[in-house]
Amino acid sequence: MAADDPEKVVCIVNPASGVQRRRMIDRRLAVELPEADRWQTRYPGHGVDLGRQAVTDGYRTVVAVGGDGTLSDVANGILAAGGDRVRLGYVPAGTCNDFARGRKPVTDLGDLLDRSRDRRTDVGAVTFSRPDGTSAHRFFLVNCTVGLISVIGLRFTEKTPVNRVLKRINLQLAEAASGARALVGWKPVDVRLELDGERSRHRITNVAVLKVPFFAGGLTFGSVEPPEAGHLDAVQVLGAGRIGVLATMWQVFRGNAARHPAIRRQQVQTLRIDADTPLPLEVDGEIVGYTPAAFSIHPSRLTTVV
Ligand SMILES: Nc1ncnc2c1ncn2[C@@H]1O[C@H](COP(=O)(O)OP(=O)(O)OP(=O)(O)O)[C@@H](O)[C@H]1O
Repeated sequence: MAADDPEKVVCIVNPASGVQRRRMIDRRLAVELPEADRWQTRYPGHGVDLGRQAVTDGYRTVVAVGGDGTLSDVANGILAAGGDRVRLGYVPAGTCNDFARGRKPVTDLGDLLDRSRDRRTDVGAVTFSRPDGTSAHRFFLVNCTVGLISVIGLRFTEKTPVNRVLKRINLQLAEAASGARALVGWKPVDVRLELDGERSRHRITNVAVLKVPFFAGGLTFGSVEPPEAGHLDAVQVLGAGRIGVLATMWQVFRGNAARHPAIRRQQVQTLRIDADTPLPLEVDGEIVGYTPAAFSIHPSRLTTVV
């Protein structure tokens, strides 16, 4: 393809995503998107470097092939390189694929080149602490969590043989097993919150900051609607004893979390969370650092196609 070809396309494929569909995805890319160049990520976070490289090399459409973590890595690379005008395509080939839920992914990957499918997409941003105490910044497209769910996420994303087997058998079973392990020794935590500048203190089980309504492979906090344009959905799960947490988790697993008394939802443009003991922060399915964390939203910052 010529360097400034308007249809110059590259697929960035994470071979470590998902649990079983690798060869099928490779075949589909070769047959349905033969004009696209194909790059593979070689290590965690490599998608960020390749996303940046794709912008530098003049690609107009960059297709992330993998899970939410791969999409997030590639989006971060594109945005870091100032590629706001690049189209970001997504082929859901990961474990959870929550970004694509509620959107109708193309049946023929060639349709990712159809500009009538483009959608201007808000991008979340979070500033947080690295383990060494320095500050870091990341964009997100799916969600962030602080609290019990980030601890469960830590367990769920561990690439252990038991996790792999459980995920192959049933995603919900794997989540339930990770939840049970995380719950052992869990206590509610006191946090300081700032929602659109308004400060409050709460004892919480979890705080989620959602760009899409789904997490952990299609679970919801009772709504399948995304936040309004230019907003984030801040969902607090208030603190409770282990039995109370189990009861809430059970309702979430069953899809019955709407109007649950322990769940509070508010649409915000900014949110800050801090705790005396730093809590792990999960961003788009990966643990990236710790609180304090400050979230904001960049309206219509990217064009995505699914
Ligand atoms: N070659 C690689 N080997 C190991 N890890 C990789 C490699 N390339 C990328 N990664 C990392 O793998 C992580 C998980 O990828 P991804 O999220 O796409 O898959 P998943 O966890 O199966 O899907 P989902 O996030 O939808 O559950 C990402 O954080 C990414 O940085």
